[in-house]
Amino acid sequence: MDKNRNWVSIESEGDEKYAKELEVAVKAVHVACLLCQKVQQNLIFNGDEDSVQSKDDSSPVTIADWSVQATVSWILSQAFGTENVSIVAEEDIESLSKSDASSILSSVVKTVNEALSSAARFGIKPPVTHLQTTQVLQAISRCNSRGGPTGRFWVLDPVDGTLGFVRGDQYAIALALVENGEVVLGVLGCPNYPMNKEWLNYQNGYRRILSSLTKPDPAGWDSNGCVLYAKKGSKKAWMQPLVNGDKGIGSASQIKVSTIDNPVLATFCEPVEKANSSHLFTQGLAHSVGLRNQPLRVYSMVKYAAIARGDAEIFMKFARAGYKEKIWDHAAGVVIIEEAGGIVTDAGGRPLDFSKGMYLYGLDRGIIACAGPSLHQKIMTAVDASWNSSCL
Ligand SMILES: Nc1ncnc2c1ncn2[C@@H]1O[C@H](COP(=O)(O)OS(=O)(=O)O)[C@@H](OP(=O)(O)O)[C@H]1O
Ligand SMILES: [Mg+2]
Ligand SMILES: [Mg+2]
Ligand SMILES: [Mg+2]
Repeated sequence: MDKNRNWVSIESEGDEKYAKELEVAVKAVHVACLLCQKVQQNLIFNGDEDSVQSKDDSSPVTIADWSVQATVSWILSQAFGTENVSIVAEEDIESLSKSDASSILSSVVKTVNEALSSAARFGIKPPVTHLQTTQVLQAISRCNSRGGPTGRFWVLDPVDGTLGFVRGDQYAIALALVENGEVVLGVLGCPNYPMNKEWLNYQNGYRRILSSLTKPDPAGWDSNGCVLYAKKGSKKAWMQPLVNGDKGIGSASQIKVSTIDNPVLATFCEPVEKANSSHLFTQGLAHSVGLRNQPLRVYSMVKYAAIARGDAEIFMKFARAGYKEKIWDHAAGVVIIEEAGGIVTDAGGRPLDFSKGMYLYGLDRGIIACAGPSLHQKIMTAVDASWNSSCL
């Protein structure tokens, strides 16, 4: 079979299961990516700092987070009927509904309407009239599912790596479908992660700092992102270019994990922020396993994308004790890596459990994703050997 294929041909593939869900999810993520690119440009080049707010846990949330959540929620509801759509997502409307948030709320409404108006190029029918504020708030707050072991629900991280987003750096849009506790579809939009990794500066952690550009160049950097997706059990994962303008969706090519299994040649990725994962602990693991390359520190689920595309071999995350990993930070990435040929487990070797609600309950110590079993086993052995003295 041809490695490169058009989007349309995916629908006519033998396995029709989840075909419509995948099609709608991929389109929704493309729309969301373009929305985010616009907001990020505005934030970085026009200094629209009011568009960033701080949540109770001091983490940032922006116009883009709320707007993507509303837009994706609206698109899914239109496609499948509101009563059939259940979504677990990161954001809520609590702070957005406060009286002092009226200006940010009106920016969200404007951003959502702009995104939906331009969605026609992906074959998504826009709303007949512009969505009103209450409709946008409803679309966001409809994403109030708590997940669980039975039935079907979508899992959405509207902007993953919001910190990277506000810094003009990497971020991702992550959408997954979970059925009876299993992730069956995953779509990952990476607006600043070019199809060709050579366009990124590895030494600088794959950073793509927009502020280092002198002016926005929609024709240039805009068109460089990618969207990855996979269907559980298909043993295939795909990547499409993110295209701006009126071109719709470009053709998809199959992606596979790296074949490197020698630690000396392998590269591991991890969160940028030490607060999100212990750099000290992974440094020790890297040393004992014999990893020599400097770690690739990159914001967001772009790390999952890097493993699935074969740009790196290992992803490790060891959060501080007591931190509960959220399902939306992992669902889409896990299925994409697995179908691209890789392995994702907790540090005890068990698959991540998406059936326990909003959190990955029962997670053993941390998350280890690898291109192949040999590296995976080596990392798990190293974790066992050093865990008791780790202070984590
Ligand atoms: N304290 C702590 N420990 C562990 N994890 C945390 C913590 N705080 C936040 N988060 C979650 O991390 C998400 C970003 O993860 P990253 O791997 O991209 O981290 S980093 O930004 O590169 O440092 C980030 O996702 P977003 O909120 O979608 O950006 C959070 O869900
Ligand atoms: Mg996240
Ligand atoms: Mg998020
Ligand atoms: Mg967040």
